[in-house]
Amino acid sequence: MPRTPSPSVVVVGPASWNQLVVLDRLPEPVPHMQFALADTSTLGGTSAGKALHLAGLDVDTVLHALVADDDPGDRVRAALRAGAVPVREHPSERTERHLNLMTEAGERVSLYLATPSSPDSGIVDAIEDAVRAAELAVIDLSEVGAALVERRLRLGGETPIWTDLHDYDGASAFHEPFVRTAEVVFMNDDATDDPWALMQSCLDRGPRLAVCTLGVRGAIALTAAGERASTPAHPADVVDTNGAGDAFFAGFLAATLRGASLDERLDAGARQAVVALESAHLHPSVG
Ligand SMILES: Nc1ncnc2c1ncn2[C@@H]1O[C@H](COP(=O)(O)OP(=O)(O)OP(=O)(O)O)[C@@H](O)[C@H]1O
Ligand SMILES: O=C(O)C[C@@H](O)[C@H](O)C(=O)CO
Repeated sequence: MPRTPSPSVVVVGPASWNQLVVLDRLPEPVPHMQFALADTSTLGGTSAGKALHLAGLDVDTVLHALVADDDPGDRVRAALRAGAVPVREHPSERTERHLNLMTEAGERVSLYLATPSSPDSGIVDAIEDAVRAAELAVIDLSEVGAALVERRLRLGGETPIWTDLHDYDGASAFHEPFVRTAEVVFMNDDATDDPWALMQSCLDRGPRLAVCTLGVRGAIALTAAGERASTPAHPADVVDTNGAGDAFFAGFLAATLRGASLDERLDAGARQAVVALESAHLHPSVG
């Protein structure tokens, strides 16, 4: 039976090559040595994670990312190909690389070893055109994402924008244009004791829906009309927590495109998070 085409989604932001080192505890900031429990190299980057899960859910998705013509770039390309993610690459002098110090409980220190070169205006123009042509755009925190949301604030535009503020503290200047541009904002509760207040402070600046993931405690959502909803986490045999937030985002977005209710969308997010949690990679298709 022919599949109904899903709306076209553009995802803009980081795709990186990451080295993950698993430790029994995060290192104290004093000179010492520690033995690693495990280490591995794999595809990283929050936009790569979202695009992999959206593609896995049959959402018509194109990832726009800055990837260099270097060895990490080749690895990123190969991993995205394995995940069947359509990619529009934009040139960079370096491919993004992170060193992730992890514990088995999912704590993470992320050291940025390389970041992409600054996108020139031609790159921003090309991605802006793609955003305008899409039915929905996910713009992740990144230099190119910041250029896009600043243009959007100045020039306007119709395509609904979703963004992921990660461990937003409610005040960072870098996040501000993302909050003000987005229709839907995601975040986690790493930097707040009051996620409802954090979500409300975002909604006060424009979005119509805020979602906050709470790790093993599940996730909550608040609409601009004041509706509250929540979901527990689904049971998971956790292998690696990287990318759980991206998977949740993709599950929630795919359910939104199907016209699901808010409770169903939260449940779909929690269900999709398990796919990332039970994989050593952002998505099982990569490994
Ligand atoms: N240990 C766990 N067991 C079951 N589900 C979990 C666990 N950790 C996370 N989840 C699920 O994944 C979702 C997202 O997790 P979390 O809030 O940690 O995202 P995040 O901090 O954005 O993650 P990341 O940055 O690693 O992608 C949660 O809402 C929950 O549904
Ligand atoms: O912040 C990091 O270094 C980890 C990310 O690259 C990770 O792969 C990710 O963002 C997935 O959500």
